[in-house]
Amino acid sequence: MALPITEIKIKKLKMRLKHSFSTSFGSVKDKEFFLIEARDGEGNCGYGESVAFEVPWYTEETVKTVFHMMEDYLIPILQMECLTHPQDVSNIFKPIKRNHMAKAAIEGAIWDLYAKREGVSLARALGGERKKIEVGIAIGIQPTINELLHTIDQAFQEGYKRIKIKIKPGYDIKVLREVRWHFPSIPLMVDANSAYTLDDIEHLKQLDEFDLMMIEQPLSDDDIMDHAKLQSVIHTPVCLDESIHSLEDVKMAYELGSCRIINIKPGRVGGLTEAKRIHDYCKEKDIHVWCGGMLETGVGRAQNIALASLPQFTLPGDISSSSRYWEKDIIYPEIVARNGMIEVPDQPGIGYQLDEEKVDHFLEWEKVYQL
Ligand SMILES: O=C(O)CCC(=O)C1=CC=C[C@@H](O)C1C(=O)O
Ligand SMILES: [Mg+2]
Repeated sequence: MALPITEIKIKKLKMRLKHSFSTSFGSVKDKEFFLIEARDGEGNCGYGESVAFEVPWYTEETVKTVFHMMEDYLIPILQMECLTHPQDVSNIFKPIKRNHMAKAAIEGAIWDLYAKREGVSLARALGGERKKIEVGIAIGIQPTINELLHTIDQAFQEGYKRIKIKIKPGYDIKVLREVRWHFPSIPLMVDANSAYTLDDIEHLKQLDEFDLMMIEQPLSDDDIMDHAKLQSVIHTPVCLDESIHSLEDVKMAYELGSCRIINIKPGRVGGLTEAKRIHDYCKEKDIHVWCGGMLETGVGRAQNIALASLPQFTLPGDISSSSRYWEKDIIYPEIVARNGMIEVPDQPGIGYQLDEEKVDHFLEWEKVYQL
């Protein structure tokens, strides 16, 4: 059966985070992104969200490159091709190299449209099984240890299932010692966003004393080899984030023993179809996976919730409540984590409605493309 898309609309939004989010490579205060609408001419509309930041410090993509790719290459491909299933999207976009966040933004809207047309939840369309997912919280680098301890305490009181803190050289062992002294048994992990090199091996071995669930992306974003060397000498499981752009990267990491855990972000791997392929491979190889976050609004988060309902997402994802980052989210109902769990909606598609008033409030401009 055909999947007729008659129109793609790109809406450029800018929203201020409640608090700026700091990592080893910089801070984000305002989130600029594209909300993508895919329509079928029968009254159905699917929504997607782009996750690239303004500056290319997480991957090479930026807000501007995402728009350039969507307008100049990806939408023209959609105008020429007929789809039968959202899984076709990654194939027809293949001639365009990388630019995964641009592809994922459009593909996400098409997956949502497809699920709505089928009258099933996005989770179900993807093969999800869970009714509720476990979620954790990511805490950026804080100005003082006391602020970090306070934020952890608050997150723990709110019931989040695990705490992730960002580390970098000079903000690691001492900080972890304090955290473990105050919270000896919380499920804890760290994310280095590539802040270390193999020269730090002896230093990183000290992480083993803190009983961490994992260390995320300790070494270079374009490395898979050195992570294998590191994983062979530390007990703490290594999790790869920035190094993984495709199923092929995961296969290499598995063969080399570069990590024991994979963080799957649809935006980083080119969309939900590739995310699902990675999930399926990890299930077969018994590699634990979890769903990362990119400071998304409710649309991106709703897609992440659907993805995280797949069976191999055995670890809590970075999918906190809407209120964690936003005064007011652009969806309703807002996403709420209760006791560290989020319910997976069973309404068609992403299962949340767009709050058009909020969207208009944050809208900078919009552009429509007929297909
Ligand atoms: O969206 C969330 O809650 C997770 C935030 C988070 O940890 C990250 C967001 C954006 C870029 C990175 O710093 C990052 C990560 O590396 O996982
Ligand atoms: Mg990360």
